[in-house]
Amino acid sequence: MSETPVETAVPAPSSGEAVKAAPLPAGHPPVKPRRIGVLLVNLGTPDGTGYWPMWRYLREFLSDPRVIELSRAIWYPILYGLVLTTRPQKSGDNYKKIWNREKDESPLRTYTRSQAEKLADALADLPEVRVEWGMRYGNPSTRNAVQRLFDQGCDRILTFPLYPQYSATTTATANDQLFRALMKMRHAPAVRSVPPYYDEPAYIDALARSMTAALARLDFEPEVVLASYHGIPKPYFDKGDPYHCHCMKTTRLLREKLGWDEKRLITTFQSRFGAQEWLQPYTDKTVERLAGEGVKSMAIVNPGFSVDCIETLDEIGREVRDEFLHAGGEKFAHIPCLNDSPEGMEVIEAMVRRELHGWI
Ligand SMILES: C=CC1=C(C)c2cc3[nH]c(cc4nc(cc5[nH]c(cc1n2)c(C)c5CCC(=O)O)C(CCC(=O)O)=C4C)c(C)c3C=C
Ligand SMILES: [Fe+2]
Ligand SMILES: [Fe+2]
Repeated sequence: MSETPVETAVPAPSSGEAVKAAPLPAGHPPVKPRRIGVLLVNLGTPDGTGYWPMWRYLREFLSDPRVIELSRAIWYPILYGLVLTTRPQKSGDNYKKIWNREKDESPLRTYTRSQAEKLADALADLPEVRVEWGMRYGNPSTRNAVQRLFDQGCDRILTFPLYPQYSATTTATANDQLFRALMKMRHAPAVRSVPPYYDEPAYIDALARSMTAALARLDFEPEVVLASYHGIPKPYFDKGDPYHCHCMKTTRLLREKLGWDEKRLITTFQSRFGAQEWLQPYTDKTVERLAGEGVKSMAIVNPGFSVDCIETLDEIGREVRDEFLHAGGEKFAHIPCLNDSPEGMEVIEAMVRRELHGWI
């Protein structure tokens, strides 16, 4: 077998040479142009609000040993016997309240798609780059997204788990899933992963600008703002997950940027699941306590969520709002996530361009 003339057939994009393919030997498998894929990865979301789409989504999510660390012998009877018999209905009813009816999908999917489309536009000056998006759980799957990039000739993939703060329950499992997809491929692309960006000046700056603009649109000035992050079980933190530290640092930097003190911007943790202790202070308990202490106006921002989703729109925007108002609060606002806003896209683009160094 003669040597495969790949380097003459397809010059590396970084070489600056004009792409002029030399003829391949007869019978040689096709050689694609060498491109670079950028893959935006988010958590995932159900395909519908009915019982079975919710069941499939929750089963995949809650079967992940990165998310639930209990032994399978203990967890599976609880998952199949209890959680998956009740939660699909209850969560499905909540998803109905925030569903994007126009597109018949959840906001998380709408925003993630839009982020990918806007990023592709922003990177139009890099013709060798292709952008795709995928989910850790559900659709579009990470595997399909990787395949789409490969089919376009990407032999290098920059994957971007869209979580500012690292957690094994989110970032690590997104990367696991990417490598699971590569395990099935003969010609597996080289991979880089965008690191957590909880203290990146571009991210802190974008959050501060987006918060300032959202607060300026309100007809009141909140006495307190909560920076509410998704929680994780406390034992995960005790065993070394750095998520809590990342969240605390994001809030501190945000406070410094805004020039606020510790009473004005408070870190809390939301979205508990199951009976064990999660990271504290809890968002709901803090809201009740503050209302009990006489706080009448409050806003909540969710710096740990790159896009609005069930946990921000329904849990904060409806449940926690109601709790605050019932406990004596009078004015409440939920500050939108960065989403596909110009500020949000600046962060994504800045991180991607930085991490592409050396490839372009
Ligand atoms: C033990 C269970 C869970 C852990 C640990 C967990 C960590 C975690 N999750 C996010 C971000 C999101 N979670 C979302 C939904 C969601 N999360 C859990 C459970 C755990 N999350 C469940 C069961 C659900 C589904 C909704 C429900 O039934 O209540 C979402 C929203 C998805 C959407 O479709 O809108 C996001 C985003 C982070 C950042 C995190 C740890 C840091
Ligand atoms: Fe979650
Ligand atoms: Fe810490």
